[in-house]
Amino acid sequence: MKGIGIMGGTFDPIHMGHLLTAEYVRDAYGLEKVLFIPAANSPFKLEKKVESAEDRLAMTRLAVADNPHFEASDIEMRREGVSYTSDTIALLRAHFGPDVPLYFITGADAINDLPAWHHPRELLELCHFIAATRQGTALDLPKLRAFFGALCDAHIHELATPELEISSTEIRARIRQGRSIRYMVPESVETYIRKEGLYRCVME
Ligand SMILES: Nc1ncnc2c1ncn2[C@@H]1O[C@H](COP(=O)(O)OP(=O)(O)OP(=O)(O)O)[C@@H](O)[C@H]1O
Ligand SMILES: O=C(O)c1ccc[n+]([C@@H]2O[C@H](COP(=O)([O-])O)[C@@H](O)[C@H]2O)c1
Repeated sequence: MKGIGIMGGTFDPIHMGHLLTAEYVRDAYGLEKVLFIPAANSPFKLEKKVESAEDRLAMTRLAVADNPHFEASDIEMRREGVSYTSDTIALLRAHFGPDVPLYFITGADAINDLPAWHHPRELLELCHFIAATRQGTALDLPKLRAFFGALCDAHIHELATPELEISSTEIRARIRQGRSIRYMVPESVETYIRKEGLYRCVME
């Protein structure tokens, strides 16, 4: 049975690093599709000012529009409160049924913090995690094994992906500085950012 990839993020804005990683994982695991889910209120970024949920979702929709295997989902935007991944995965598990493998895609740096996520054991029982290795990061297997036991090796997988060393933080800074973001985000996303005047003033 083909699996479903889930790429969750603040996507402020979505960039080529997110898209390349998702496509690389989709191909490597033969996934049917990858859902891109912008977080309404990302648990570890609650204090951070971000662009509106509508703008981040609109940019995500534009970014995935030309890939038939990609889909933007507003599943977290339709919920109030903190966007816990365990709640999202429980909803997706109910939607897709018990037999479809779900793969949550994340950077390896983020996955090492998984024990601090909301209901981490229940979450890991419901889905697999693919840790896309980025420069200078590696899975902290002793920590993850100590916390999750056998579930760690069964449900956490590392995949070396090509590294695009760009971040949404850098993109926002470059826009403020009047510098180019060409090739860092899809053209349609850049057009949206310029038209809506996003990231021109300091928010962080
Ligand atoms: N260049 C990249 N290559 C691969 N994965 C990435 C890259 N940048 C972010 N990710 C991963 O994508 C997911 C969503 O990231 P997020 O939307 O927070 O982007 P970000 O660029 O890290 O943002 P910010 O700079 O605002 O913190 C996370 O799992 C993160 O580890
Ligand atoms: O559920 C949690 O406790 C949790 C804690 C930290 C991050 N996440 C999810 O991880 C994804 C990447 O988050 P971020 O903040 O790096 O954009 C996004 O989908 C978040 O909702 C989830």
